[in-house]
Amino acid sequence: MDGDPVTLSSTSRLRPWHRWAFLFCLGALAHPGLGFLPFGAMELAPAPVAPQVRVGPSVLAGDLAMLATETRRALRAGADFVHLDVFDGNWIKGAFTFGPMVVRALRRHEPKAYLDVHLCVTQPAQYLDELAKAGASRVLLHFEALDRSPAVAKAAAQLAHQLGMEVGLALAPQTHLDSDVLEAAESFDAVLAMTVTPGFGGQAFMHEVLPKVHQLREAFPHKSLEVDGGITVRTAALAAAAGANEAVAGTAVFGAKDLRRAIRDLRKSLERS
Ligand SMILES: O=C(CO)[C@@H](O)[C@H](O)COP(=O)(O)O
Repeated sequence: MDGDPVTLSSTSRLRPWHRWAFLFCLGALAHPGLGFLPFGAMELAPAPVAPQVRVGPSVLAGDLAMLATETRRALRAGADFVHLDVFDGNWIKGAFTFGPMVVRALRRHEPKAYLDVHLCVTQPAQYLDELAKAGASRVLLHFEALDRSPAVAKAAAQLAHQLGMEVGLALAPQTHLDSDVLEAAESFDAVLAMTVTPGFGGQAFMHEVLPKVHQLREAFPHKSLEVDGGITVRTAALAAAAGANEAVAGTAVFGAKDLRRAIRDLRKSLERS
């Protein structure tokens, strides 16, 4: 009937070439890449990407002599990634764990795992090449070890990206969010707010870091924001309420009788907030 709204079924009443023209225009309208059409202005803006909630056990709290077994245990229990603390004995005096060779050895056991490598070392950029070859998925570099310089931090982030890794900017609890830190963070995929002084597991969560987590979330609504240190079901909820979407937990996971339940409960805490 004349004046009917045009529907797909009504194309059957069109002449064949009209029908093709109609379908072409409809397809062009739906195609986001065809900017040459006046309808380009109707393209949808990309939806904001909400940072994903993720839980990553810190193997420092597991049996380090059984690194591959502990990693597998955590992944099978539902961990989204595994957090590996690389200490060089220098940046944190006396704290020494392992380096790229061990990351490489672990990668052979876990070809698909997301390996989150936290570098508590002096001059972290010198390890990027080796860590990329070793199979690190993401490296976390301390602002305090990058001369507290946005330029040095940016160069290190660019190098990590060129080498094919994601990169996060790690901040010690005492580091305030000044304009240098905010400028540096722009170049990174993620920010790690340490909620204990880096060095060892089993420390108490530092509540005074929460305002910084909140400021970071306000400054970077779409960046991944990780917290690490003293994370429990309760502190994970506080950190998530402040804006964190990723939690690293050592004792709360490896100290639990039921790893699966521990990881599930931590994830629920992050999701609920
Ligand atoms: O890097 C560190 C400590 O330096 C952390 O990754 C800890 O290993 C976390 O352990 P818990 O505080 O969860 O026991």
